[in-house]
Amino acid sequence: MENLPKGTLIAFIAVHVNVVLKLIHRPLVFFQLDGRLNGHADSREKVTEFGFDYCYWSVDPESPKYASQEEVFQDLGVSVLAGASEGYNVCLFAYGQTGSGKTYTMMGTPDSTGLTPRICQHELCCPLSIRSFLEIYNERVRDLLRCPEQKPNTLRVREHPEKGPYVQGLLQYIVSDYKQAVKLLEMGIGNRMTATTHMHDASSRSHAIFSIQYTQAILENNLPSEIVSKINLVDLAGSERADPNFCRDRITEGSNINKSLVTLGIVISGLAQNSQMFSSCQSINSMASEGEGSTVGSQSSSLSGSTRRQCFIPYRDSVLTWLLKDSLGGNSRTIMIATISPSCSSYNETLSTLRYAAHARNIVNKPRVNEDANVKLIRELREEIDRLKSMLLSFEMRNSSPSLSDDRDGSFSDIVLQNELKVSVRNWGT
Ligand SMILES: Nc1ncnc2c1ncn2[C@@H]1O[C@H](COP(=O)(O)OP(=O)(O)OP(=O)(O)O)[C@@H](O)[C@H]1O
Repeated sequence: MENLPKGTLIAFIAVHVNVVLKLIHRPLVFFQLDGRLNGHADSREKVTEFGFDYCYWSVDPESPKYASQEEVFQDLGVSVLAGASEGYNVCLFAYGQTGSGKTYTMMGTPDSTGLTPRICQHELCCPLSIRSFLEIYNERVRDLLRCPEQKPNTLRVREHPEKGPYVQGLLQYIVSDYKQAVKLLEMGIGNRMTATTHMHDASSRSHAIFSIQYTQAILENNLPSEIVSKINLVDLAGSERADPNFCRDRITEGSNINKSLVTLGIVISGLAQNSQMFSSCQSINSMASEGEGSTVGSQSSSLSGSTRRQCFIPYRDSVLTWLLKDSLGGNSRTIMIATISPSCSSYNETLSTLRYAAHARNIVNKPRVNEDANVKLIRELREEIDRLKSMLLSFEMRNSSPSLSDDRDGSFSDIVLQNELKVSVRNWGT
């Protein structure tokens, strides 16, 4: 890799964590492992390959391979908006070393806007969209849309049994146009904690989460319904080794940032391990089910035993992972953008970011459309009625003699009638 001066940076790599958004193409990043890493005295070179969903190079605007903010938006931002319009929760987060371009990618500069303002500009035609903007600084949650003097300035994280973790008392603004959205974004960015580190003059010392919640009114099976989806846009703080020359504040910040990023790493590794275990069990199970009956039984039972030994995911060990619980391994389509520097001096950090991202790529999330519970039940009951009706019909056709099928037909008809009754009761209730 070229030896570029610090600060001239930046290449960034997008990694789709979620299998649902899986590969369109698979660009590779080649990384040279030299003697420093392996501890070899000689300079024999090894090359390690990392495969990601997208790979962008934005070091030199004159270069033919230069990736602009618009290109990144077209690939990633558009899929975020598409997911939200279908009713999924979507999370996009930037991870990487201090000064490697996380804030540039997520927020951008006045001349070159990043993903978050572009997403706000192109957002869904939806009458009701709600914004909130928070930061996690020293393991405490602060509302970035509240005046810094306004109390309380530290908020509590709580967990709802169905909706999951949330921040109590976080301000939520209803926004109707792009101007209002950008005003909120600018206010939040202005309130965010930054400080000078040896890598970067205005380093973000906190993790920032900008959320957009959409509520779409739809008509399903002639019933009015609502789909709620949430977009979380996360700009993580950069990792920074504790430098004894820093003042105590910087050291405390650094250790809290590292604590949450280490927990994020543990969570990602655990989820990746569980996802791999699950997919290998599934493939062995499907192979087994194609084989002989007796072998199937024994293999399946031993495999279901191994799925039970999934590792515990310590989401609550840091505020960051607790709040991102759904985005990591839960009900969300998640995209991770790993930002790296092409500078030789960032060699170790770059390798560790690439490894981190490669782990994250193995996670399998379980996104689902957030539809209205009543409408969902009615849809399921109607599907059940249709299924039972077709079974009834096929029984009638197969059994010409009514005496043979009377009993079973009777029970099917009863279930069909019961379900139709439930649907009408639900219809009256909505
Ligand atoms: N692709 C790029 N093109 C031009 N300038 C860039 C690019 N990426 C980053 N920069 C500039 O490099 C500097 C550092 O980038 P940025 O603030 O995004 O880093 P960061 O990873 O968010 O750092 P930290 O974790 O310390 O907050 C900024 O001045 C930013 O505008």
